[in-house]
Formats: sequence, C-alpha cells, structure tokens
Amino acid sequence: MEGASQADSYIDGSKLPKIRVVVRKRPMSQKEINKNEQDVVECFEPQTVVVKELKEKVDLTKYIEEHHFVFDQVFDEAISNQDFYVQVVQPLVSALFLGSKVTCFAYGQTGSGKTHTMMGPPGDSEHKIPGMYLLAANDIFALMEDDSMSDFSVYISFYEIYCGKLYDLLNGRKLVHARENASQKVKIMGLTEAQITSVEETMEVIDFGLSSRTTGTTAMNSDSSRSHAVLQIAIKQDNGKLFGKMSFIDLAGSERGADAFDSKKETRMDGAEINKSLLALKECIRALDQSKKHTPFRGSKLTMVLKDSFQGNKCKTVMVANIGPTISCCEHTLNTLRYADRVKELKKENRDTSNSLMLPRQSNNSKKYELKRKNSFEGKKKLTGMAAIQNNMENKKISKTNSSRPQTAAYTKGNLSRAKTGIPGIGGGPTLTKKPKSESSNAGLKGVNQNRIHQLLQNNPSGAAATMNKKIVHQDNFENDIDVERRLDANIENAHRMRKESNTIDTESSMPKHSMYQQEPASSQQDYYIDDEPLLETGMPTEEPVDSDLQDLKMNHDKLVDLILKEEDDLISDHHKFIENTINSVKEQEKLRHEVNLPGSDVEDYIINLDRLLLTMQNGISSIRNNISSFHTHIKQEKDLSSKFYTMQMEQADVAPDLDDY
Ligand SMILES: Nc1ncnc2c1ncn2[C@@H]1O[C@H](COP(=O)(O)OP(=O)(O)OP(=O)(O)O)[C@@H](O)[C@H]1O
Repeated sequence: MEGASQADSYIDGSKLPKIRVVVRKRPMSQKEINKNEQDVVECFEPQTVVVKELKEKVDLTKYIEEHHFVFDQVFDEAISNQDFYVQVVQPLVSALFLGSKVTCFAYGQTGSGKTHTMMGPPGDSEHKIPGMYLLAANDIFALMEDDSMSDFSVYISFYEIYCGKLYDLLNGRKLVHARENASQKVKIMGLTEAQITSVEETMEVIDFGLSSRTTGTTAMNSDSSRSHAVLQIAIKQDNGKLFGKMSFIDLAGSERGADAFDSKKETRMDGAEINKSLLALKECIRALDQSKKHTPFRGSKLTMVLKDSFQGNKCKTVMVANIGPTISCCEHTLNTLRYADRVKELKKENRDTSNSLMLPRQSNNSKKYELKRKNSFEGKKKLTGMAAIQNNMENKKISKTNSSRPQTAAYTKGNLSRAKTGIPGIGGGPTLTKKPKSESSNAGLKGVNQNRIHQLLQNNPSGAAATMNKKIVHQDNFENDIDVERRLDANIENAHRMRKESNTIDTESSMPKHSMYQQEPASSQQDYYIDDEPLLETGMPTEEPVDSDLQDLKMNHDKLVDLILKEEDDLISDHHKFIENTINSVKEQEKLRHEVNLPGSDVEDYIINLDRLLLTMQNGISSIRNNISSFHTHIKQEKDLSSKFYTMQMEQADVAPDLDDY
C-alpha cells in the first residue's frame, strides 16, 4: 500500500458487501528467525494466499503440498496497521455513519497477530502504534464533528466472553447476563456503557478494560487467548435510540478448540465452549452472507450477544483471518484459512486474478438518509469516559482495586491532548468546528451524507499517518530492536519483489529452497481447497468427525458440556436465591422467637410456624444438594466421554490410510 494516497484508498461504506473476508499475514518473529524457520506462506495480492505444507511419505521422503486460497483481500507482512485500517476497517466506519451495524472479527491461532491488529503492539504513548480500535475512534470522532451529528452521542462498552459467560471489563469483570426481551432483542443486563467524547477518552476506557482483563482471579481465565473480547462503539440519538453500532471482536485463539478433550476439566470446558462458539459464528456469518431467513445465533453466547449484527440488510461484517508465516504454525495457518474460506465461499466470478480491487474505491453516489431529530434527551449523563465509569463504580461501591486503578503515565488525562499523543494521525487533522445545537438543528432532518463522509474520511486525521508508513512498519514489530527493523525491511523488499514477480503462481520458483524439500508433481495443485477436510485433532472448530461413532460421541459431549455450563449457572443463581430466602427466614424466626417470649403468646402457633420455616429451609438445602449431586454425575460422565472420545480418535489415527493412497 505504500504510496497509495488516502483519496485513492477511500472505499464507500454504502458499497460494501455484507461480508468481507480478508487475510493478514504477520512477519516472522526474532525467535523464529533465530531458529532459522522457513516462511511457508506467500501472499499474492490482492486475493490469493499460498501455503506450502511440508509432508512426509511412508518412506520418509519429504515433499511439498501447496494449498491455494482466494479471499476478498489478502495482505502480506508489509502492511502497516494504518494501511490495513484504510483498506479494511475505514469502510466500516463509513457504513456506521449510514446507520449500519458493522462488525470486525479477528480470527486466528494464538500469536498470529489478532491483538496487534485490533489494539496495536504494546508501546508507550509516545510511540504507540494504534490498532483498529483507535484508528476507528479517530475517524468516528472526526465524523461526529459534522453538524448533522450534533444530536448524537458515542457510547462504549467492553466485555469478555469466557466459557459461555459474560464479564463486564468496565466494571471490575463483573458477571453480567444476556437476556432476550419480548421483542426478541438480546440485551446484556447491567453492562456498563460509558459515554465518550474523544479519542483520548476512548484510549483511557479501553486501557482500563484491558487492565481488568489481565487481572483475572485464576491463571486460566486470565489467559486472554481463551476468551473473546468484544468492544462495541454505539452511536445514539439524544433520545437514546440506537443509530449505528461498531463491534470489534478479538476472538479466542482458534487452536483452543482442541482443548475440548484435554485432561483438565476446566480446560475441556472452555475448549468445548470456544469450539462451539467459533462454529456457531461461522454458521451465523454464512447465514448473513446467503441472506438466509434463519440465523442460528442461539448456537453460542458469542453469537447470541451479536444477534443484531447478523440480521438485516444494513449489517456489514469483516472477518480478518490472522496467520503466522512459519512452518511450525503451518497446520494452524491452514486451519485458519479453511475456516475463513468456509465463512464466505467466494463465488467463482469474484475470484479476481487481476490486480484490481474487488471493491469500488470511490463513489460519487451520495446516499442520504433521513433521521428525526428529537428534543434533547433529558437524562443525558454529564460525566463521560473514565470519569463516568469511576463515578459509577464508586456509587456502586465496587471493589477498591478497580476504582483505585493506578493510572499509567501514558494514559493519564491531560497527557493525552491531541497534540501530545504521538499517535500517528491524531493531532494532524483538519479542525472542524461544531456548531451550536440551535444552529445545526435548523439544518433539517439529515444525517451525514455519503459525500460528506467521503470528504471527512479522505481528509481525516488518521490520513496523516500515511506519511509515516515506513515508521509504522518498523514499529509494528516484536522487540522494537534494530535487527527486527532490518528484518522487516528485508521482508518488505521481499514482499514487493514477490508481488512484482508473481502475476502468475510459479510453483517451482516459489518453493522454499531447502535440501530436504522434494517437489511433488503439481498435478491437482492448481485447484483450490486441496486436502480440505476438517481435522478434529488440529484445534480447528470441527464440523464432523471422520467417523459416525465419533460424531455421535462428539454430539453427546457437546450436549453434556452445555448442560454442565447451564447447571453451573443455575446452581449459582439458586444458591443466591437460597441465601436471600434464608436471610428472610432467619428474620421471621427471630420475630417468632421475640413474640413467643411475650406474655400470653401462643406457643403452639409458634411451633407450627417454626416448623414451616425450617421445612422450607430444609427443602431449599435438599434441592441445591440434589442439583450438586447431578452436577457431579454429569462431570464424571463428561470425563468418561472425553477419554472415550480421545481413545477412539487415537485408534482411528492408527488405522489412518497411507499418504500414498491420496
Ligand atoms: N503485523 C505485525 N507486524 C509486526 N508484529 C506483529 C504483527 N502481528 C503480530 N505481531 C507480533 O506478534 C506477536 C503476537 O501477536 P499478537 O499478540 O497480536 O497475537 P494474538 O493472535 O493476539 O495472540 P493471543 O491470542 O495470544 O492474544 C506480538 O509480539 C505482536 O506484536
């Protein structure tokens, strides 16, 4: 993307397809370079990615099998976050201001670059490379300055889905529950939604959420690769009505699905849940892509809370498949690409072999939409961002640790003035003056029109970062050291060379030069989706195990895991109710005891009432203990089923056909 001007790159949000699937390859890490690992992934922009898998025959000779995939767009290791944003996420921001619900998923194995893409690499505020969250926030607040948006406000929520449960990252990781209301809308009860008015506040809030994400109480749930992180930015009218919503989902490591059959119960539970949610996600996106009447959003908590992002013509979704480059992650890379490929099967006519973008780059079509302006919402909050969150938490007397979170120098308010952030693009943009409400409300019943969005995004502040591309690429690295810079430079040069050299894919020349490699005849390899069966043991969310007995076992196991997770939820809420009832009962008993001591009291009446109260308590205890016992039985069954599954799978692997049979 070097050299592409912002104007050339602008993609009109109204022209976006419902689903886009893009691939982003990360560069080699220093560790991988030190280990002399091979780079086995080649991206042929704009749409093709080729993975060279090293295989072994029974006679131990090695050969390469090439896997070709085609997506809406692929990006190699040379792409910076800024350029990636302009190509992939900025069109979503444009669609957001047309009133769409837009969603960006980052999918891939642990360490493939999901967080790097969404959050940017770790770094102090001076040298922080922004990820998609902040780049989008930057544009959102630039667009919010438009006169037509004066009666709208921006809200942010940030939560995590771990083992089928929702945790509010802006409220001390408090457990919250999703409920479907009478009009079948899914609401997360009690989820913190903070009003934000600037990029700086957005940064503070995200940073706060992330700090509570990494301070989990157990080693297991503090591992971010085991949970999905959902960041939602909502634009609401002043009367509280939702106008548009942008959701970023940093998905759990895709390889975690394989943990469904681990030896530890905890690991199995969340492995099964991750597996289930990634499968359900794929089905929901496919349903959206194919405009199906039924969307199976009830398949998992993840898809349930994102229900409104899967329905309606205005929903726009981008799935980013992050992949690693090396031979050691080859299997996971293939699984990621297969998953992404199934999310949206590109129709033949969309498989572009030319070098042009599939998407229209610019539109003159100015689509206007009508919005009713209503009187100011009286209950509008005064406090915004972190101040609102902290105020809220203080009011609720939430744990000390959260409210007294140490502010890092980088994110302390005041340190974050636009001019000082050091974030490429923030501070360099045009100054847009916001008209007073009375003036803008004379403007009529309009929102931001497409031409205006185009104009603002073209000139947007983050566009200033285009001039810093080289710096960004250098800083988008692992250890920020000189070696890594050199390596990245070399990688970038390589990528450019490859791009130039390869309008057609030459299997022979693009094969890694290594003595152990022996080229297998490229017979079937021109075709796509070679060796495309899902493999259970790989960690790829699995659809159907190879054998029907295994399939039955897996289905039963899934059901049992669902049941256990439900039992856990029910037990916690039943226990809560029991405690409340017990407190009331104790108060009543205390009253009875007081009354029976008064002169002339009816002792027989006292005994009857006491018996009633004790019986109710006893029934409560028995009911909870029965549920505990049934829970233990299911846990045992799940363990047996899991080891039976594992044994059968191993047996099947033993009798797997010889490679030569293919
Ligand atoms: N495009 C990139 N350019 C430079 N470095 C990258 C890129 N993508 C990823 N990295 C680096 O690779 C390492 C792993 O990336 P990251 O933490 O984003 O992976 P992840 O998929 O989010 O893993 P997890 O699931 O564990 O959160 C990090 O050091 C990150 O900075």
